[in-house]
Amino acid sequence: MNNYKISKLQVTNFRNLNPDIITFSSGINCIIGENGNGKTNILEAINVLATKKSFRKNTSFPQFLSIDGGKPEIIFSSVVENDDNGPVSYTSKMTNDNVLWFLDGAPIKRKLDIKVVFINPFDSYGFHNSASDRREWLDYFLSQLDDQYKKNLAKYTLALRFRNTLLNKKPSRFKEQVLAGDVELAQLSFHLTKKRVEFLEALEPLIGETFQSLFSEKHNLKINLDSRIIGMSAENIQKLFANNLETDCDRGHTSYGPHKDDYVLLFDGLNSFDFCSLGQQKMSYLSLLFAYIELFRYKYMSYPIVLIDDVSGELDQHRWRRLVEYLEKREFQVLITTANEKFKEELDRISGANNIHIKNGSLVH
Ligand SMILES: Nc1ncnc2c1ncn2[C@@H]1O[C@H](COP(=O)(O)OP(=O)(O)OP(=O)(O)O)[C@@H](O)[C@H]1O
Repeated sequence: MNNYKISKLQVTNFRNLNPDIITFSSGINCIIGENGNGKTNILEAINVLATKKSFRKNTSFPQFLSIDGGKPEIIFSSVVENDDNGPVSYTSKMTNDNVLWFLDGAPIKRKLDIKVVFINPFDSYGFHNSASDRREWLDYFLSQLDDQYKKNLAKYTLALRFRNTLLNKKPSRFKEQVLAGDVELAQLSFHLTKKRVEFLEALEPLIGETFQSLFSEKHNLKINLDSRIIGMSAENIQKLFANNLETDCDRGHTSYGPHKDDYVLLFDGLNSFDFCSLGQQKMSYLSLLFAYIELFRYKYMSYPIVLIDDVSGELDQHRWRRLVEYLEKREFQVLITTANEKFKEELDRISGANNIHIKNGSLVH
C-alpha cells in the first residue's frame, strides 16, 4: 500500500515560498490567494517531493532555487502517512547534483513511492489541440500504472533515436544495422501498442460514468487509438518497417511506430476538438482525468494525492458546484488552488475543507 497523504510541509529555498509549516487535512484543501503569490508553487513543491520532478515543463534545480536563497540547497520537510504506517517525517534535500532522502531523520536510499496526479487547467487545450500532447499524456499516465510499459517506452525511445540517426547520417552499411535493430523495435512496438489498447479499454467505461457523476449529464465519451500498427504481430510490424525502409531513408526518419500514434476523444461520436465548446472540452478532459484516478485505485487499491491548479476557467458556476460536490464525495486527498473569488465561494461551501491563504509566499492566518 502506498496511499500516502501529506499532513505537513515546510520548504526552504524553494521558489517564492517562505519556510512556514503548512498543515493539510486528509480531505479537501483549498489554497487561496491572488495571482503570483505562490499557490502553484505549493503544489509544485509536493510534486517535486514525490517525484523529484516538476509538472512545469523544462524546470529543474536552478529554477526551483529561490532567487533570495542563501545556500544552493532546497529542503522539503514533510509529514506523510498511509494506512499501513502512522505519520512519519519525510525530508528531501536537493542540490544541483543530487537528492537525498531521510525518513524520521535517518537517510534512506530510495525515495518513498508517493503517488500524485496533477491537474493543470492548460492541459485541456494541449490535449485537444496537439497529438504529441495527447501521446505524452497517455504515456505519462500509463507509465504510472505499468512499470514494464515505462521501461519498454524508454527502450523504444532510445532504439528509435538510434534508427533515426542511422537514417539521417547514413554511415556505411547503415541499412544492415537498421534492419538488425528493427527486430527489437518491432517487438517493443507490439508491446507498447498492446498496452495502450488495454489501457484505453479499461479507461473507456469509466470516462462516461465519471462525466455523468461529475456534471450530471449523460454523454457517450470514447477514446480511440489511431495507430497504423494496431492488431499487427511483431513479425508484421518488422515487415512494415523493412518495406518502408527506402522511404524512411529519403525522409531521414522512421515513418511508422508507436511514436506516430494518436488518440481521438469522441464526444457523442464526434471528435471533441472539432465539435466541443471550450467548456465541454474542459469537462471531457476532467472526466478523463478523474476516470484515470478511479483506474489507479483499481490497480493500487489506493488513491494518489490529487493536485488541482485553478480549474475554474471556461466552466460556469453550475459546473463549479458540480465539480466541488464531486470532490466532496471522493476519498482522495485534494489540494485545489484558486485566485477566483467566485470559485472560492463555491469552495467555501465544502464542509470541513481546510483553507490555506497565501500572500507573497507566506501563510496568512
Ligand atoms: N526561483 C524563484 N525564486 C523566487 N520566486 C520565484 C521563483 N520562481 C518563481 N517565483 C515567483 O513565484 C511566483 C509565482 O508563484 P505561483 O506560480 O505559485 O503563483 P500562483 O499563486 O499560482 O499564481 P496564479 O494564480 O497567477 O497562477 C511569482 O511571483 C514568481 O516571481
